[in-house]
Amino acid sequence: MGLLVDGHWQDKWYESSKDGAFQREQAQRRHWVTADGHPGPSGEGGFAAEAGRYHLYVSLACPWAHRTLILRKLKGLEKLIDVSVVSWLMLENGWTFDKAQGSTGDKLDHFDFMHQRYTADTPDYTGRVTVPVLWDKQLKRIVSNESAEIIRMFNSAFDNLTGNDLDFYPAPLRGEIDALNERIYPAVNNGVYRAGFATSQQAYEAAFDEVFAELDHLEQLLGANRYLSGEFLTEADVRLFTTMIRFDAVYHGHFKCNLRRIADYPNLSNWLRELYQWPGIAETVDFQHIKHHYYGSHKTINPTGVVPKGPAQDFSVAHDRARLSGKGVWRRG
Ligand SMILES: N[C@@H](CCC(=O)N[C@@H](CS)C(=O)NCC(=O)O)C(=O)O
Repeated sequence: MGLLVDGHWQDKWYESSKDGAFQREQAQRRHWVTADGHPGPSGEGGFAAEAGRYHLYVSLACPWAHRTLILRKLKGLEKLIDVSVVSWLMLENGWTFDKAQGSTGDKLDHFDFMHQRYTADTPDYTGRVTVPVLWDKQLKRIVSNESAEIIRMFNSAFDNLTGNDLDFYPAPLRGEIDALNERIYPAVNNGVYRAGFATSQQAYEAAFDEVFAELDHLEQLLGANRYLSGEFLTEADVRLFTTMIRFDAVYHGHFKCNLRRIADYPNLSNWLRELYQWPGIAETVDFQHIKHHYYGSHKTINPTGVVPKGPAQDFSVAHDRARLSGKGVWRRG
């Protein structure tokens, strides 16, 4: 675990604030792939959607990278955008391409370490070396290292090439989706990390309370709505899914979010199974990577690196969500 300073790797654990709270660094590369290369909402233009031009770097353990893998799958982008997977262990060298620990290797340049991808973009890069990363093979630049934006690019930029008209961020539902994301990201997606990486009792308890207050709210919402925003499955569901699927196996124990398991919430657990069983999604879930990454990489939390064998979980059991009216994914046009 470490970061780049002026292009040099330094092995360093996260610095928490004075009150022991974990703070996540803002992603620094924020360009957008668009259908014709015009600039997106941030960054520069020049990144036009083309088959084979972009490469995605992910960890199968990481909930943020997982979002991008799900959108890549559901939007039919697998043939257009290839993927390199990092090793599940993230220790003194940060993310690596160690094939003995589950990595595919760096398919483009055979780098050993993910930080080499960042210095290939910017030789004097300063900051954390995170996944996911969308890399442009043509310009040899990082397009984006912000998953929330990569999934929006995948949702629309390549549609002319794929003919895929599924829309996970439909215009009429955007207000609703944005409001859901604004609640769920701090309290749940990042909330479990704030609980797990807190270095004071007070910071931990504050994060813990927020996690479970929001889960109670979501449990209630999913009692009335088939999906988070109503009848359509959207990016809000995908973003929550990657945290929920890790919760009982990792966040409950390793991050001390143990008031309840997701299995104890009837609506959330049935919703989770419906998403897991959605065609294409189960193939993006890898518990070997998930469990070995968290329990093996965070030596300040689990110094022995011993990985628990449980819990027993079966996400293929039938769900009850058909009792609520649902229309699947919105289609454009
Ligand atoms: N804002 C980023 C956050 C990505 C992120 O924090 N990824 C974690 C893995 S789950 C990471 O690479 N951490 C390495 C580090 O912080 O040094 C996104 O959503 O894409």
